[in-house]
Amino acid sequence: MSHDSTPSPITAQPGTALRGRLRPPGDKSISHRAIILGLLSLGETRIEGLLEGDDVLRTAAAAKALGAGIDRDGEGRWRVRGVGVGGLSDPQGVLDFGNAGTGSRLMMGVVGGHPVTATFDGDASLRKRPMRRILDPLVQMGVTVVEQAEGGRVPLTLRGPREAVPITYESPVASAQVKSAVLLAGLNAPGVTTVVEAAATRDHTERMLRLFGAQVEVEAIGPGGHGRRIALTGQPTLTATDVVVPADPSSAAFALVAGLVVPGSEVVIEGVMMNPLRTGLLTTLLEMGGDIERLNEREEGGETVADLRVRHSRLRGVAVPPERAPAMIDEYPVLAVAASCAQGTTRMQGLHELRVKESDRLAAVAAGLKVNGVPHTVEGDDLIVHGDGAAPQGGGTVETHLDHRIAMAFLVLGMVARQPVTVDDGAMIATSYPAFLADMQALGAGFTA
Ligand SMILES: O=C(O)C1=C[C@@H](OP(=O)(O)O)[C@@H](O)[C@H](O)C1
Ligand SMILES: C=C(OP(=O)(O)O)C(=O)O
Repeated sequence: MSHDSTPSPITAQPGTALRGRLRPPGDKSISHRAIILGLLSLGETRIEGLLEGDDVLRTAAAAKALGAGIDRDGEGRWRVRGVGVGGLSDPQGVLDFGNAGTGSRLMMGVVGGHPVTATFDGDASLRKRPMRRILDPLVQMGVTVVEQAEGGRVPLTLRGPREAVPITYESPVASAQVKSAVLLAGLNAPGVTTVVEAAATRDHTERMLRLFGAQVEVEAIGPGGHGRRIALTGQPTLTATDVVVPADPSSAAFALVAGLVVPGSEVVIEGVMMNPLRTGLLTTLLEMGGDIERLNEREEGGETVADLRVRHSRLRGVAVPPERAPAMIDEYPVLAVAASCAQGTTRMQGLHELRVKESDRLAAVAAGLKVNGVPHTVEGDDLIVHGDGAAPQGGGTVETHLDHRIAMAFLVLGMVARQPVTVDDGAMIATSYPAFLADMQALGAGFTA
C-alpha cells in the first residue's frame, strides 16, 4: 500500500448473474475504534471480526508504537493490552497511516490529549487531505503543531499539552472523524468536553466509549432534532472490553448494488450493520425500487445487524437530499453506478465532503462515468446521473487516484456494462476490503488482472 508500488489494473467482465451468500468484512470505523479504545483502556480487549485491511493494520501499528501490546490470534481475532487514559508513551519513529484518514485523524486526537510528541504521515493520497479540521480544535485544547506540510497536511508533528483543556466545539463540518478526534483528546482532559454537530454523523465513538466505561451524554438538537450535542466527562478509567465487529455496510454496498443491477442476480449479504447513521444507501436504493429484504434482524456487538436479500431490480432515478449525506458519505461512488443503470435522473445533492476523501470523489466519479459513456453533469456540489434503464456502455479505463471506493464502484459498473470496464489500479482495495475480488468471484463475477 505504499505510494510507490506499481499499479495493478483490473478489468471486470460483464455478463454473469451474481448468486449466493456473502459475509462482508468487519466494519472499518468500528475496527479502528476498537484498537484505539483498547489502547486507552486498562486490561486486555479481545476483538472478533476485526477488519484486517491496510488502514486498520496501520492503526494497530500506531497503537503499538504508543505503548499497546497487540497480538493476532487468528483471522479477525486480536487482543489489545492497553495503557489506560493518560498512559501513552512517545512513539519511536513516524506513525505512517498509509491511506487512512480515519486512523490518522482519530490518533491525532489521542496524541493531542497526552503529553507526548508524534509525527504523522501517509501516502500520496493522505498527504493531500485537509488536517486543519482536526488541528484547529486540538490547538484550542492546548496542542502544539510543531511542524506541518503546507495547508495543514501530513507529514505533521503534534505535541500534546501537559494537561489538555476541555472545550465545547461546534464542528464546522459534518465529520465523525473531527467529532471523534475531539472526544478522544477530551478523554484525558479534566472536566467535560462537548462537541456540537449540526447534522448527526456516525456515532461509533460515542457508543464504544460508553462500552468501555466512559460517561457520554448525547442530546438531539436543532431543527428536526437532526443535530447532536455530545458531552464526555474526562479522565475516566476505561476498562478493557470484548468487541464483536459487525459487517461493514460500506463494503456490503458493492454486492448490494451489483445484486440489484446485474440481470438474473440474487444475493444474500450476511450480518450487515444497520446503524441508522450508516443506512442512507439502503434507504436510497429502496426508494429507487430496489428489491431488498431485511432478514433475521438481531443484535451483534451492540449494533443491530441484518441479512440483506437482494434481487435484480428495475431501478428508477430519485433525488437524494443533502441531509442524507452523512449516513451514506462513502457510498456515493457506488450509488452513481446504480444510478447509471436506473430509468431516469438521479440527483445526488450536497456532496462537497466527497472532494476531500482519498481522492476528489466527485471529480473521480464524473470522470469514470464519462469514459464509460454514462450521461451525467456536475452542478456545484451535486452529481446528476441520467439513466435510460439499459446497461451502461462501459469500455473505459477509470483513473482511481489511490481511492479504493472508486476502484470497487467501477468494477461493479463493469459487471453490468455492455463492454468490460478497467480500473487503472486495484491495489488500494486492500485498505478496506482485501477479499473484494474473491468475494465477488465467488458470487460469479469475472475479473482479469
Ligand atoms: O469516522 C469514521 O470512521 C469515518 C467517517 C467518515 O469521514 P468524515 O468524518 O471525514 O466524514 C467516512 O468517510 C470515513 O470512511 C470513516
Ligand atoms: C473516506 C474513507 O476513509 P478514510 O477517511 O478513513 O480514509 C473511506 O473509506 O471511504
